[in-house]
Parts: sequence; C-alpha cells; structure tokens
Amino acid sequence: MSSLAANHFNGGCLWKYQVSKVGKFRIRATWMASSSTPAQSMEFGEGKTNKLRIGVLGASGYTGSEIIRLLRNHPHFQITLMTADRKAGQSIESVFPHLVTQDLPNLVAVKDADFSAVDAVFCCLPHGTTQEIIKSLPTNLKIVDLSADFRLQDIAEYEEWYGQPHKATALQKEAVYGLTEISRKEIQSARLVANPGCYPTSVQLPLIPLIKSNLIEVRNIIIDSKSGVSGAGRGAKEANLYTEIAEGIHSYGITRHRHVPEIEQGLSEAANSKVTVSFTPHLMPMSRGMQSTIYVEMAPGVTTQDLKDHLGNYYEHEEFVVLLKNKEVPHTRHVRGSNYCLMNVFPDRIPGRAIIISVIDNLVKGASGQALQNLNLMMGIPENLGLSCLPLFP
Ligand SMILES: NC(=O)C1=CN([C@@H]2O[C@H](COP(=O)(O)OP(=O)(O)OC[C@H]3O[C@@H](n4cnc5c(N)ncnc54)[C@H](OP(=O)(O)O)[C@@H]3O)[C@@H](O)[C@H]2O)C=CC1
Ligand SMILES: CC(=O)N[C@@H](CCC(=O)OP(=O)(O)O)C(=O)O
Repeated sequence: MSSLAANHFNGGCLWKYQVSKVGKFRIRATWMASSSTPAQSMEFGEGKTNKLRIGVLGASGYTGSEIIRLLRNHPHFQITLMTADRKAGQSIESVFPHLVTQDLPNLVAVKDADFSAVDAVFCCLPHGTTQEIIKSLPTNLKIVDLSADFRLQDIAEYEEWYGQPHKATALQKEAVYGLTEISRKEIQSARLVANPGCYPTSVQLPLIPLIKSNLIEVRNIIIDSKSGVSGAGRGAKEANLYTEIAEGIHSYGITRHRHVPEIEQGLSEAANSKVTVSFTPHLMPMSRGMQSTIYVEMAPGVTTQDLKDHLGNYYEHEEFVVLLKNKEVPHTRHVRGSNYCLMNVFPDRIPGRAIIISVIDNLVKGASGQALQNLNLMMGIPENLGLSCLPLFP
C-alpha cells in the first residue's frame, strides 16, 4: 500500500487530499484543512458556487455532452457556460433530452459568451474552427482542447494533413500533448492541453512503453482500428446514415487518415527516431467504442511474456489503464461509458511477432474522460475525480 498527498484551494479553503492505493485500486480521502487567502481562492474561481467554473465550448456535440455527464459527479467543478453554433439559444434538454434533470445554463454562441465567469474550458469544437476561437480566449483560462488543432508540433505537417495553414502558431508551441499516463508531469503545469485523438490514444498507450524500452522493433508496425459511429460527431452526414452503416463495416482513410501523423509523432518521440506505421481505421455498426489490433515485431530474444510483464509493470499503479490477465480478450463492451483502456498481448503464429489488442470508449478515454483527467491534473486535484464510474454492461 502506498499513498500520496496533494493540496488545493477551493472557495477560500485549503483542501488536503490523501490518495491511498491498495494494489490496483485507489481509495481517496479528503478533508478541509484551513482557510486560504483570497488571492489563492481566486485560482479556483469566486462567486456563489465556490467551485471551479467550467465552460464547455461545443456543448451540443457528442464530446460536449459526455463532459456534462461526467461533471455531474465532480465535487469541485460546475458548468457555468455552454456554447453551440446552430443550436445557440436552445436549452440543453431540447438538444439532449437525457440531460433534462440537470440544472444547466442555456447554449449561447461563442461570440456572445461571457468568459469572465469561467476559470477553465473544455473546447469540444471541430478542428480548424478551434484555433481561432482559442486564440481569442482570455489568457488566464486553463484550456483542454479536444480537437486536433494543437496536437501536431510541426505546423507544416498540420497543413499537409489538415489541408489548411495553422492560424495560431504561438499557441501551438505552448500546447502540451495530453496523453495522460505518458505525459503527466508536463500536463500538470500546462495552461493549454491538446487532448489526443481517439485512435492515437488506443494505439499509443500500449506501444509507447514497449518502444521506450526497446522491446519491439519500430518497423513493420501494422495497426487495424475500429470505431463506433459517434467518433464522427453528431453533425448529419450522408455516410453516417443508419442505412449506410448498419449490418456492414468499411475501412476509410487508408494510408491517409489524419491520425497517422499524430500516432507517428508520439511513437517517434518514444523511439528517438522516425517511426512510420501502417494504419487503417474502420467504421463499425455500433454507437460507441473502439478497438485497435496492433501487429508488431519483437526485438531479438524478446517474448510476448516480456511484453506483457513490461506493460503490466508500467501500468500497475494506473487506475484507467489495465493489462488483462492470461488470455483474456479485450472487448469494447467492457469499457462502454467508462474511462478505461483495457489491453492484452498475444503471440502471433509468425515467430517473433506479437498481437496487441486495446479497447477504449472513443467518447470517454478517447475524448472527454481523458480531457477531464487532464484538467484535474492541471488543477492539482486527484486525477480520477468524476471519472471512477464502472462501464455499462451489457
Ligand atoms: N467524437 C469523438 O469520438 C471524438 C471527437 N474528438 C474531437 O472533439 C471535437 C468535438 O467532437 P464531437 O463532439 O464529436 O463533435 P460534434 O459534431 O458532435 O459537436 C461539435 C460541436 O461544435 C459546435 N460547432 C460546430 N461548428 C462550430 C463553429 N463554427 N463555431 C462554434 N461552434 C461550432 C457544434 O454546435 P451545433 O451543435 O450547434 O452545430 C457542436 O456543439 C472535434 O474536434 C472532434 O474531432 C476527439 C476525440 C473523439
Ligand atoms: C469514426 C470517425 O469518423 N472518427 C473520426 C475520429 C474521431 C477523433 O478522435 O478524431 P479527432 O479528435 O482527431 O477529430 C475520424 O476518423 O475522423
């Protein structure tokens, strides 16, 4: 059993956290220790709520609605601003009837938003639009951006894969790539975090630790990924009609999906050399969930058990990344609606190769859940606040 402690200021009080770990699971205890100065409490916002005031930009979209759902169970965050584009002016229950029981502000257009009543924002907007909107936000705000706009360090690469020049290059330099379990230290001190894409999360969580320890070769990495349709957002698109999606699957973006440079950026950094991957995503007839099946070549003398042992040790103390035991096969059903990434490693029939399978919920660990983990970290509070719900099953 181990423990770690953290302090933060909220509503004029210093809250002390003691996080105790027993094996894989964390038990959290909180208590109020003493009064803080007004200046310190400013860090967490002022006003009637005594909570950190959160803006959700793009609250009428799928990832925005997941942020709202997760924040329902957050002890220190309260939503005070929600924006939409076409749906500006509407109430949240008219857009998402499942949120009717929540006491939330109406949706406003970004141009009409009052950011003086906000301490931090989740930016759940389409890429391209996001850069200019973030550029115009007050610089005191903490921001977690769920779009792809600040993920690629090389702006020439951004232009190549996203088909438009980057319009906020200074902010791009400031942004920290938010793959939580890998870059926790950098995220803690960041003001702007670029939340990873869903496919890159499912691929990098298993591969980065193995590459860093030279357990797999960085050539011939083949990634076969499958996503639920919510990955494409809520906007109406002909290709996403029930009649186009149901009872069939199809690949898309073969060799040119915009997550290729993001995956290669993360793996190259881990390898300290340029890594090129084969990546093919598929659209599945399911509303949410994502699986990546990854075929790798092991380094000379390395066995699949070595890969398992390493991933097991690497993630031993992580709440949200779990290496399955024995030959258990990860299943998207087992992460549905939760912030978990489940993974396992299997021997391939081809000697020297291994098959790694990882699953996440694209909207939670692949988007809003990881974004909340990151904002918790940026605020110096326990990373799992609002996130420790079990998956929906069946
Ligand atoms: N869906 C997923 O699984 C994942 C998505 N992401 C990324 O997160 C971001 C949000 O995705 P998602 O929630 O799926 O998208 P949605 O299409 O479901 O929602 C987009 C939101 O942005 C608003 N919006 C659209 N255009 C504009 C604009 N020009 N100005 C201001 N607001 C605008 C929409 O408002 P309105 O409804 O009124 O039109 C809506 O609230 C995207 O960048 C996406 O790529 C990242 C990881 C996973
Ligand atoms: C099924 C589907 O369409 N998925 C989206 C990826 C969703 C996501 O994570 O992408 P960003 O955050 O990078 O936008 C796609 O392939 O473009």
